[in-house]
Order: sequence, then structure tokens, then C-alpha cells
Amino acid sequence: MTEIYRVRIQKERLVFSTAHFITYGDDVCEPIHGHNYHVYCEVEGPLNQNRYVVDFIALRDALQKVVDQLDHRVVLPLRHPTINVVEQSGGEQGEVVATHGMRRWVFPRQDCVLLDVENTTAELLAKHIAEETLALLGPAVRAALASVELGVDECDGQWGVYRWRADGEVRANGNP
Ligand SMILES: Nc1nc2c(c(=O)[nH]1)N=C([C@H](O)[C@H](O)COP(=O)(O)OP(=O)(O)OP(=O)(O)O)CN2
Repeated sequence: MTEIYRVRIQKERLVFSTAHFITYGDDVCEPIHGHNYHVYCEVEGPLNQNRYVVDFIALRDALQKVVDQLDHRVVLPLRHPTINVVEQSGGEQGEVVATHGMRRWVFPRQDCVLLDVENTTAELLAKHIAEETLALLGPAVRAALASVELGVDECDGQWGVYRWRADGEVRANGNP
């Protein structure tokens, strides 16, 4: 018999209001726009000495911290094949210039979050949030988990979901 336990964190306040633009199809680039993204996280694993998978509070607070870092920002992809994102000098007081073909956007550096992703889709935002949350929880917590699932709702029920499994199988799709 295998017993699996699961903890799920889903709260009204786990929301981030963020601007982005993606490309799709034959390199069509959306206009910049925003969403109120909602997030949930589910982790599975055995019970530890406390008889829980992971402390609700630790998971909730880590998730909230990562979500808050995205709130009221523009997210930009650093690995996009045709959207070029360059940080100008000046550090936090500097600017970020993004270009796609003839289009050009300039943002204050401090209003941007630059992500190591190919496109700022809900799926890849979910992966980013999952990885950052696991990093905050630390290697001991991560090592004890059998799986992690993180969902990002871009717009009233349009979820991108990232799932990581300790056995090595990784699944990412757009279904909750
Ligand atoms: N699987 C995915 N599909 C799409 C994604 C995505 O991240 N993953 N993203 C988009 C766009 O970002 C688009 O903004 C979302 O489309 P839409 O529902 O039209 O969003 P709106 O904010 O315009 O919502 P309205 O209800 O139309 O106001 C597309 N596909």
C-alpha cells in the first residue's frame, strides 16, 4: 500500500497584477496588457515527524513572497527568440529596453522583473513561481516532496499549470 498526502494552498490574496506581452503563432506579438493572475500550489509527499507534508504557513509565506515580487511589475522574457530585452546602465535607477521587430518599449528597471524564460506565458510563470517557492523552502523540504504542482490563472479560469515530480517526470500543460 502506498499512502500519499497532499497540501494545497489557494487563497484570495495569492494574486499578482502584472503586465506582459507574449508572441504566438508565426511570431505575432501581443500589445502590452495586464492580468490579475491567481495562483495555487499543491505539494505531495509522505508525512514528516509533525505528521504533515509541509507546514502550511511556510508554504503560504514562501508563495506569497514570490507572488509579491511579481505584483505591479512588467515581466519580460530573457530567452525569447525574437523579443530582445536589454538592461541599460544605471542599476535599479536604470532602464530596460525591449524590442520586437520595429516595436520598442522602455521601462524603468525597478518596474520590471526579467525572467529566464522563452515567453511570459501562464505556464512558464507557473514554473518560475514553483522554482522560486521551492528555493525559499530550502533543499531539505524540497528533498522530502514527491511532487509539486503550481497553477497560474491568467484570466477567470484560464490556467497554466506546471508540475514537477521527484521521480524525474516533468509535466507542463494548460489544464488544471
Ligand atoms: N496556454 C496559453 N495560452 C495563452 C496564453 C498563455 O499564457 N497560455 N496567453 C495568452 C495571452 O497572454 C492573452 O492575453 C490571454 O488572452 P485573453 O483571454 O484574450 O486575455 P484578455 O485579458 O484579453 O481577456 P478578455 O476576457 O478577452 O478581456 C493567450 N493564450
